[in-house]
Amino acid sequence: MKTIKKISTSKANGHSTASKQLLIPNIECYRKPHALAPFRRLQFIACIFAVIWLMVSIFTSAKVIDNNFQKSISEQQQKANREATFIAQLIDKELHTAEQLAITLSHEADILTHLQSTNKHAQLLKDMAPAQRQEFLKQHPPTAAVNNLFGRISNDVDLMSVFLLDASANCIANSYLTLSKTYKPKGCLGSNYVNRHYFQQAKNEGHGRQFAVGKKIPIPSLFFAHASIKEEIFIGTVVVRLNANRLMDGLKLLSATTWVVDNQGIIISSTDKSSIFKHIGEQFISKPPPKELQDTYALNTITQLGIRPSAINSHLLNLWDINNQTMVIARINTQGQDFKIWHAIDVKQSVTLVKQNWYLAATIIIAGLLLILMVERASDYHQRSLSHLDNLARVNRTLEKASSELYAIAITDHLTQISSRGYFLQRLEEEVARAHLEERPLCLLQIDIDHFKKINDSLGHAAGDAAISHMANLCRETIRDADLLGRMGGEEFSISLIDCDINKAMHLAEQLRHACEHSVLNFNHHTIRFTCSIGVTCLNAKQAPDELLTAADKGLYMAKNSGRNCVKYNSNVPT
Ligand SMILES: Nc1nc2c(ncn2[C@@H]2O[C@H](COP(=O)(O)OP(=O)(O)OP(=O)(O)O)[C@@H](O)[C@H]2O)c(=O)[nH]1
Repeated sequence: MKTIKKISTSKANGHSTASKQLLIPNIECYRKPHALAPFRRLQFIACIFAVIWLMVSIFTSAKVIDNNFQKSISEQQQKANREATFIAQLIDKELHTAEQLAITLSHEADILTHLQSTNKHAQLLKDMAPAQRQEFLKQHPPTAAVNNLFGRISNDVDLMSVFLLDASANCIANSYLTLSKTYKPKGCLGSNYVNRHYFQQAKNEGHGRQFAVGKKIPIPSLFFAHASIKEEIFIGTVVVRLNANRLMDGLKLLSATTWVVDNQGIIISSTDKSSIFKHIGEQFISKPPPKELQDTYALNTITQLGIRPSAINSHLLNLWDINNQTMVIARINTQGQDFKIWHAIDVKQSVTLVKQNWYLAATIIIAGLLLILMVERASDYHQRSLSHLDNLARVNRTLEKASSELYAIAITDHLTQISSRGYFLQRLEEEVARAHLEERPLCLLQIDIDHFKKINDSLGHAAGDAAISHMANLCRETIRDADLLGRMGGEEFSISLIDCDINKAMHLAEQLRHACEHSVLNFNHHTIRFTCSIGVTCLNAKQAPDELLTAADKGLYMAKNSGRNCVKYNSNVPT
């Protein structure tokens, strides 16, 4: 008696053993990345680029903007120096003209005569009151001639006045009396100017020069005195007076302010009339003492012009804030060194340009940062896409594997590892079609274990299962590789024999029945023996698979009815 061991490998079912454990695709890769994903390499590189870009662009911008600003300021400073020099030359020319006039007049014969004749009455004039003196001088014959001369000169040269002082500093002639100008003050005739600085200077040094506000006519003025000398004796002085305000006539330059400042730091003339008599600033020169203020400028107090070093000053730049304007200042001395020209140019345009340049730089810097961000995002997206595609391909492979495993499970009978009923029927359909097409023979065996219920009832369901598996193995060992074996349900099996005629089929069925009858199954110390009944049929022309199955079933029915443990052929002739 042949003992068959229980084997688990399948044969003739046309597929591999299905794994009990399916591969589950890793779905982690589909999940969105965590919001606080760790700093990745690309972001790190982008950050480094951003920091480098920030540092380089800010440093370069600062350097370029500062260089441009310094260049622009230094150009403005040079311009201010040029203009200040030009203004100083013009003013020097004016002063020189006035000075020259005083020198020329001091040698004039009429003037010398008038001085000599008046000096003879020095004691008389000294004892007179100013009004008496004025009356006396008006009557004095040479006075009229000199007055006329002074009047003509004042008109022609556009001076404020010319007057003559005798050796005792009495005014003995002046241009006011004959002036044809609308402005006609009484003049100084008869007044004494002995304590005037310009007079004392002319008496001692031959010529004198002073800025003062006229006592009788309170206009800021420049006085130029020159001594008249006769036989080496000082006999008097000619004084030419210039209106300081007129110095700036026609000198107003665009975006610039000019101040003429005396040695005391007081502005005596300016293109900005409101700044006249202001002090230029104690950071440059100390204020004159109160007495000097009163004597020279007829003032008790004095205000500062208010020049402050600018907040945007640097060691290279010399910028000043004046009346809320940022300016460069040029300072040039006049030839006599007693006046200084301060010329300030507004550099608002350069300052505004710095701001505009910084706006431009900020725009470029931000655009650069955005570009870095865009490149980083684009690269990140590209990398993520690649990794996503990679993951998809991996998951796809896993799914394919899982799917083929599922398919294997679906087509395999779990207990016997042979084809399931569904798969058998599907394959049978294909084989029937092929057999019809190629006109080849095909037979079908329907096998059923006899009295199977008894095994279940006597030894239990597990023994029944073992018997079913045993029967499957017997079938598997009996058929060829090309044949098809399937479990049709319970203890019933089907075998499709390809390219097989009735004789061979009957022979094979008998072989199988015989093997079953003589085989022994050992189960839990029990010896199980059983037989089987087999129905055989062969495919007729144009017969459908279900008709073939019915015919085989009928053969099996015939075998059961014939007492079991036998093979019955159903000729399968259509009824
Ligand atoms: N152990 C087990 N029993 C099964 C399985 N499928 C069906 N059965 C049982 O198989 C028995 C089939 O009995 P029956 O159809 O009466 O046939 P039989 O007892 O073999 O009698 P005959 O076919 O007439 O010789 C039933 O009791 C079912 O419960 C299975 O997979 N395992």
